[in-house]
Amino acid sequence: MFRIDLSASDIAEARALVASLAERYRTVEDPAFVREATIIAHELPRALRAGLLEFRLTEPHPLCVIGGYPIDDERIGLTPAHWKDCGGEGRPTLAEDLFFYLCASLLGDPIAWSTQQDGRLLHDVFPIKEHQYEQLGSGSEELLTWHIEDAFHPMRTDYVGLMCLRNPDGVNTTYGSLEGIDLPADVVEVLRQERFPIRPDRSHLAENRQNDGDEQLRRLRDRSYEWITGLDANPEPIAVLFGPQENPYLRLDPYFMEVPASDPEAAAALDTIVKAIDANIAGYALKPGEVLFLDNYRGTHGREPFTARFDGTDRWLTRLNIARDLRKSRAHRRSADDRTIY
Ligand SMILES: NC(=[NH2+])NCCC[C@H](N)C(=O)O
Ligand SMILES: O=C(O)CCC(=O)C(=O)O
Ligand SMILES: [Fe+2]
Repeated sequence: MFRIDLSASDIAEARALVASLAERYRTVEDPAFVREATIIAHELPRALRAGLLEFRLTEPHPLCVIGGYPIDDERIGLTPAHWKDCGGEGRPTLAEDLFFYLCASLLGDPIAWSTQQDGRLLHDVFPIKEHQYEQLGSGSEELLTWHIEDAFHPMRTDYVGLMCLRNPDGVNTTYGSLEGIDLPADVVEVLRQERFPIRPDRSHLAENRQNDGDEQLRRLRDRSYEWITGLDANPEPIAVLFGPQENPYLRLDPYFMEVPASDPEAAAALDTIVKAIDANIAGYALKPGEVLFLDNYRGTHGREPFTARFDGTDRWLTRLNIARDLRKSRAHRRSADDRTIY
């Protein structure tokens, strides 16, 4: 993987920046911070900025890990029980949230989904008791099968950012890609065609809907949920591979894909790529303070199963979705600078 390890002076610089910001902003969701973040991010240490620039421009690997940011395990408090209890102002993780958001701002602009975690930009990923056996980031007992994040969605993120706040049992995030794999040309040809119906994953379905806020918001969300429910009933066929001839980009979440029996050629091609990626799966256990950026065009990811305790000591990550070009989703956002996709 591509690593950026912060030096002692980088860490001191980053912490001083974050400390001064924590006096001005109470949450990374503050529209003033969201607006300024791109500028403020240029006050991060130069080596960090240079590393992220290289990762973004040269696509050296599907994963980039930034190591060295310190976390005071006591100060961040207990791992919450549900994301609905811990968003917005008053988070004990404000410093970590700010650092993470600034790093993300060097890759693009964070986006929010109206259909996920109450439309927040910063998501929490920890085990939730009712989701123990679900194919959700908040699951635990089941292997979270590898996927391209929000693969079903035409406006899916360019990068998934994960910041580790705690991971006491060293649970692995899994990752896979086509690196070093030579798929037969006829298989690639089929995978580049829109023959692979995909359903939305459960994290976007109305069953996980929470607060609605105002009336306009409610209507817009209704529209999003309607579209997603429709897609769940009537999945749209997508192409699994796209972009460059060599090293093509990926779009798949096999758990939510089923090729109709009427297209055995497509079924066989999907099977071939799934087996190839399966054979190439690796794992990495994030350490507290590490930030992971996954190139959501280049690599798939998932999570190994684990047994949660639900006593405030469980694994806790935060998550950001980052777009390189906000305009791709402009028709689904309320204004040019609004970050929420409906
Ligand atoms: N193969 C899968 N399990 N896909 C769904 C991934 C989980 C989803 N992104 C979430 O936020 O919870
Ligand atoms: O928990 C992890 O390491 C990955 C979680 C994930 O893939 C997700 O939340 O979409
Ligand atoms: Fe994911």
